Amino acid sequence: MNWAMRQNKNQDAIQFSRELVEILKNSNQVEKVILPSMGTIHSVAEVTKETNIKVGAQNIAPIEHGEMSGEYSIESLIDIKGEFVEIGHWERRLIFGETEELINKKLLLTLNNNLTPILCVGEKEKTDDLEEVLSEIERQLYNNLYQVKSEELENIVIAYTPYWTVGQTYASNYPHVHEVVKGIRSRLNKYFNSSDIEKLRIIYGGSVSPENTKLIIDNEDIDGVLVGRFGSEPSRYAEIVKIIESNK
Ligand SMILES: O=C[C@H](O)COP(=O)(O)O
Repeated sequence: MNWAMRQNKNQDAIQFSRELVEILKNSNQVEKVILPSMGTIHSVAEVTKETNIKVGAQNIAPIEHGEMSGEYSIESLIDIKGEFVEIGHWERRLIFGETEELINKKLLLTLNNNLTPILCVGEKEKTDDLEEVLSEIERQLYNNLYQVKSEELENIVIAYTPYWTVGQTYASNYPHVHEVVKGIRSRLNKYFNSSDIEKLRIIYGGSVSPENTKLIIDNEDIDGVLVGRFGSEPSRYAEIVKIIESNK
């Protein structure tokens, strides 16, 4: 669950996390990760430590430490026992101008520190041309996964997050999601071993809600969802987790 920068006060973040821990205390079949707003990440990690909810950062600097004013270091994330790093979200690519090369550096740094990158990729414009969509995603993956070893794929999560579905009322239609996710695995065959590609986790993000989760995840190639605004209540997020649990 990505909070983006919607919930920024520590007390709110603590209350949200406590409620979530309580609601989901018996949920052990689905991996759950909160990506809090960066200013509250420490507080959330305190609440979720030794629970079944994991914490990650929405971004990290491309180097561990040094001259990088205003950035968040992976060292700080490791210090609070964070396990995931979201990399290449559209907001990072478009607002902050992150290049494919920079995204690749962050991804390699994350893997080298034994944390799990959640790499966001996807097409910008809505189109029915599957070939165009997959070519764009292949271009992103080719650059973002540069120098990644085949056996490292099992430590990576790819979030298929088409830009035109982020912050909207509706998610992408589910047949499109399923075709793209299948296509991603197939395109990666050019670069990686098929047995390693099977271990790669691919999730979908973009206006995911309790109402559309079942249709989105009802496919063998998709491993989960990246929840944004529509999981902004603990009970709604828990609903999504339960739908996934009963579907897998
Ligand atoms: O990281 C999540 C994506 O930004 C999707 O957000 P959204 O579900 O609010 O559209």
